[in-house]
Order: sequence, then C-alpha cells, then structure tokens
Amino acid sequence: MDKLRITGGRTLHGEVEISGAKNAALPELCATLLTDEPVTLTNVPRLRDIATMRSLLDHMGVRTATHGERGGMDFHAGGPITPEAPYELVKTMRASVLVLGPLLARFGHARVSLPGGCAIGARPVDQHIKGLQAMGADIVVEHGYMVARLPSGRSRLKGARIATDMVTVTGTENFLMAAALADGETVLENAAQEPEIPDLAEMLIAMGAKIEGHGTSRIHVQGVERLHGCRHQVVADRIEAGTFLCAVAATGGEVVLRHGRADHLEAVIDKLREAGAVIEAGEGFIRVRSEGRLKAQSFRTTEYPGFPTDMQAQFMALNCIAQGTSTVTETIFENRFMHVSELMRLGARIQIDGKVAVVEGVERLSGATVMATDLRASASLVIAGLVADGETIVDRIYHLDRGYDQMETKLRAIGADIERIR
Ligand SMILES: CC(=O)N[C@H]1[C@@H](OP(=O)(O)OP(=O)(O)OC[C@H]2O[C@@H](n3ccc(=O)[nH]c3=O)[C@H](O)[C@@H]2O)O[C@H](CO)[C@@H](O)[C@@H]1O
Ligand SMILES: C=C(OP(=O)(O)O)C(=O)O
Repeated sequence: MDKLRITGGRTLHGEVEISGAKNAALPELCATLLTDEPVTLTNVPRLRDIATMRSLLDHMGVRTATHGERGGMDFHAGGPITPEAPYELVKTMRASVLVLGPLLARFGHARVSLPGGCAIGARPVDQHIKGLQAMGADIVVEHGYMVARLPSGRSRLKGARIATDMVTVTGTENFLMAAALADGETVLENAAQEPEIPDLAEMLIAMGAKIEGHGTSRIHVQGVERLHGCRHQVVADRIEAGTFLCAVAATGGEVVLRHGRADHLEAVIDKLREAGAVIEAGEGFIRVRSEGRLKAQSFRTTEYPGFPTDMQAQFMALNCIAQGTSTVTETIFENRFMHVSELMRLGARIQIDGKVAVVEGVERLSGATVMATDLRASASLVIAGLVADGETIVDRIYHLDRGYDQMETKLRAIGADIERIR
C-alpha cells in the first residue's frame, strides 16, 4: 500500500497548475449517458475516482477513450447500454449514484447499487429517490440496489417541482440531468449553488438542454426530447486550489496557482487573509504569500458560498500551528473530524465537543506515522507533515489518490521534501 514520506520545515516557492474539479468531472462523465452522440470533455483530472467512473461507464457499454489534449476524454453512449451499476464498481465511490438520473431519463429504467459506506457520515440518498419519484419514477430499494423504472405506458420522466429537505449537491445534479430529458418543466427549489452545479448546467446547455437559474437556489429546466453531443472544459478544482493555499500559508513561501478560481473560494480566502496570508488573484491565477506565524481563525462549514466542508480538515491543520485558539464547527457531515486524532499524534491540541472542535494553536508539530481516514483528512495530514519537525509518514493514501491529481509531484515541484513510498 502506498504511503507518503514527508520531511517538514521547507517553505514553498514556485507555480502549481490546478487540475479540473473532481466534483464537476464526475457528474459530467455521467451526463455523457444522456445522448447517443459523442461527447468530449477536457481538463478531466487524473484521479482514482475518475478511473472508477470510467470503468462503470465502460461496464454499461459507453465507449470511452483518452486523447492528447490536457485531460481530454471522449465518450460515446451510442451503442447498446446496460443501465446497471453493480456494487463491485460503486462501493468505493459515492458519486456513482449520479448515473441514476441520466439512465432513468434516457432509458426509462435503471438498477443502481446503493453507494458503499462512507467514513465521513451516513450519507443517505433518500432525497435523490424522493425527487425522481416526484418526476414519475417507480423506485424500490431491494437487495442493496435502487431499482427504478417508469410506469408502463410512459416513455419519459415528467417535469415536477422538487423541494429537497436539505441542500444536496449530487441530488441537485441528478435532478438536473433527469429533468433535461423530462416531459415538461422541472423547478428545483433549495438547489445547491456550488460552482460544480453551474459547470454541469453549462455542459447540459451545450448539449441542447434548456436550463435557467443555475448558480442560484431555484433552477428551472424545460425538458427536451433529445440531447446532442458537445465539447466541454471541466472547471478548475476549487478544493485542490484551497488545499494548496492552506499548505503555503502554513509553511510560508510564495506560490502562484495557475487556473485557480479565486471567485469560487471567497470564504476560504477571506479567512486566510484574516489569518495573515497575502493573497492576490486575477484572471486564471491566485498568488499566495505567507511568512511568520498566522493567527488562528474560527469558522463554520456551510453550503456554498459559505465555508466548504471539503476544506475543513486542511484549514484545521493550519489552525493547529497558528497563534491563538479557534473553534471549527462542522455542520454538513456528522463524522468529519477523523483527522483530529491523527493531527494530535503530531502534537496538535484539539478537543471535540459534538460538531465543534476547539483547536489550541501550538508553536510546532513533530513528525510521526499517521493514517489517512478519508480524502480531505489525508490532505490535512500532508499539510501538517509539511510543517512538522522531522519525518512524517502518511499511510493509506489511496484516499488522497481518489481526489488529488499527483499531489506529491506538485508539492515536490514547489520545494516540498515529499515522496511516495511502497
Ligand atoms: C461528488 C461530490 O460532489 N461530492 C461532494 C458533495 O457530496 P454529496 O452530494 O454526497 O453531499 P450532499 O450535498 O448531498 O450532502 C449534504 C448533506 O445532506 C445529507 N443528505 C444528502 C442527500 C440525501 O439524499 N439525503 C441526505 O440526508 C448528507 O448526508 C449530508 O449531511 O457535496 C458535499 C457537500 O458539499 C461535498 O462534501 C462532497 O465532496
Ligand atoms: C467528500 C468528498 O468526496 P465524495 O463525495 O466523492 O466522497 C470530497 O471531495 O471531499
């Protein structure tokens, strides 16, 4: 099993290219199921989750290929498609639930395994099921599978008003894709506004979908009978960019993130500035400079445009060595503090009380062997390892490979002492 060996204490200098967003690319790969014409995506990141999603599409009969362009991938769901997502292929990736909407919308039936258990919380899919039922689908859960079909006599989902009990990102994406091919108008109330949603909507519009209001909490979709092929560039990964910003802020140094979108990261950038980092941004770049000890920042995770839960662990690593005491409140997932015990093995002082972690900044961390428990927890341990004295070994980095495109190569290029070992 791969591990990372990090020797801490180096400042970071240079440039990093930010990859395409995992959380935009995953629904966009699923959207290729909506048409029998070829679709080209560019800027698809090289990640384990993308490879898993590609295997799932291959299994269904979609022809997939990579090409020379940066992150270029071609998809063609023009032949016979088996609308089934087996457990073996979906167990490691929750985003596999995103094939349900497109399969139902185009083929009228689907059999999709419930996604596997996830360390950060229970993560039910009840809202996905309820919303698609409101669009006329019959869905039963049996033997661990969602078995969905249209009632006899119907060939398309029907437009509906869907108001979810909470804001759900992949739920909104499933409904968008399903509604694009439905009969009539769908209105999504309480829709997620994360930048990955408008990016998916832009792709669907390029395929011929009629969508308005994406990027707000109310989205209108006028269903069309068929969608055509398109070419779409995956938006830059705001969480990868935020992770590098926190890494440089914590270690000190000056780094430019190419393709970074500061407008998608305002909540994180505001906190980094308050902490003392200097951040400038322009068209397609973000520059971060940091020296000396930062001031700890309290924050609370909320839906976009609030502070993203996917940046909580990385910012907490920074708070561990900042001056002062901070509170970190996690409101989205009930079990997203698993990095805390590992950060404490490096010398961090943290106490958890329900949804709140109280972090007392210390002057230094000291390297140790730690275990990654989930994707962003892994990134927080890497940041902590970069600032800790001596050697840190981060074990189980298959979590990191799910969502970061060559993280150690990018960090080494800006001066980090980090290597992958087996
Ligand atoms: C592939 C992808 O894009 N993943 C992101 C997506 O996950 P994902 O879309 O799975 O997260 P949601 O926005 O759906 O989850 C928000 C909350 O709603 C709950 N919920 C959700 C759906 C449902 O049917 N029932 C239910 O109870 C969840 O358990 C969670 O507590 O948004 C999360 C919140 O920004 C991010 O952390 C993930 O990185
Ligand atoms: C939780 C995450 O991803 P997923 O929803 O794919 O598990 C994440 O990207 O931080």
